[in-house]
Amino acid sequence: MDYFNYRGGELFAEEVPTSTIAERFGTPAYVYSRAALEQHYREYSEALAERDHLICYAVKANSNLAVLDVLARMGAGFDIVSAGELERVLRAGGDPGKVVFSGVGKQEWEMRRALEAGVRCFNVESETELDRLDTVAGELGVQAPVSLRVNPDVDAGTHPYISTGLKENKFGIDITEALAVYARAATLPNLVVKGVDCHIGSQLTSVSPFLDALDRVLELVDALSENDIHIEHLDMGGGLGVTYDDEEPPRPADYVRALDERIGDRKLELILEPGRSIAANAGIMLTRVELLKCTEHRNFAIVDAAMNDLIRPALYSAWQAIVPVQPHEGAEEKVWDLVGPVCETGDFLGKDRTMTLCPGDLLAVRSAGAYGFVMSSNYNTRNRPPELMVDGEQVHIVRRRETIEDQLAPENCLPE
Ligand SMILES: Cc1ncc(COP(=O)(O)O)c(C=O)c1O
Ligand SMILES: N[C@@H](CCCC[NH3+])C(=O)O
Repeated sequence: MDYFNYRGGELFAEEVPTSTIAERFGTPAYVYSRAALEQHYREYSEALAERDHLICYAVKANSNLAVLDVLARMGAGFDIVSAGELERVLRAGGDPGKVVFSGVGKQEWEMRRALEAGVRCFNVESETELDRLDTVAGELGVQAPVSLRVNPDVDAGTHPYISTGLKENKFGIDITEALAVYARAATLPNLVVKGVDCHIGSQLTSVSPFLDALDRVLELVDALSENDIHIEHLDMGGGLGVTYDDEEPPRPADYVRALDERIGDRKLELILEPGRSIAANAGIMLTRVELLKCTEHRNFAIVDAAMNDLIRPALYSAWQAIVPVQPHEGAEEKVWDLVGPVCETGDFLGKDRTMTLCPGDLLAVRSAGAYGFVMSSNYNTRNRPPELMVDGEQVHIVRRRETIEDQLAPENCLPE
């Protein structure tokens, strides 16, 4: 179900016309739908209802406090990659006992903070990290719960920058070495082995790479059990893709069913870390056409959002749908490059888009709820856009538009 729908010739966010949102709050602006977030989370929780499970939403996809709050209220756990993300989860009322801590470069102070908060598990990505965690836990006089993130050497069939499960990627412990590393982990006094973890990449549109990875991980789980190392949970990471264009990724229900069949009657709690599949299609970014510039070679529509607001097109040549908020019926179409005001040739939101455009038109970039605002920056000293949450007929500011005063705050400025 799509919570951003056309009604009476205009794009709505739930019950609110998006032109009203743009007039009230200005552009560019991120707009999230609470109902969509809830629906996407529910698809996972219903699919997993029959088995012992924990859904740890990947905070990196969209770490807005209001988004975390919606998911925490539904019982979600969280996958974090920094102490900063942990603080966000705690501020939003998330349960630290449902937090898993991923990432290749956890610093000692971050480990300490996570141990003090009582996170559910550390997903450890190297032997050196294992030693570091053992030392930090020992200093605090506690035992750290750990999973090893294994790298199963599986091709996720996604963009090379967002593939993580190949031997040449920096992530995880080579699965062929995992047995030995688990044996060592079991001897370290301040660690308790709890689980096994893997995450092979993002925006996967088929289940087969997940199943290839799972087969290899289950082989490891069985071998560990023969060696008297008993694994309580299996964390398959995130990665389920979404429809940006014409992709048809599996629904959570189909994905979970396929995993379930392979896991069989092994007594394992299943942890998943979905990010994009919960947040991407729960958000849009509104932008307004500033100027049209037609040359002999290209037609440029210069809009008020840029690569600093949404970097996915520039960074990965990612394609996101860009639609008019109030389409001009029957008017002449042209092929446009939709570009921002930043001084980079790579500053575009979309290329070769056939549409009718006039100066002042409002546009919506779809599927912008994940890896959108979180990857924004102040490049070209642009102020970051606001984030708004629609809830039925209400629109809440869940992060205000940045101002130049924020950027020029005294502590950011001149030396004494
Ligand atoms: C360890 C880990 N878990 C979960 C995710 C979330 O992935 P996605 O947003 O594709 O579901 C990521 C990002 O790829 C990740 O690195
Ligand atoms: N930032 C990426 C996804 C990275 C996933 C995190 N490991 C994107 O926008 O598609």
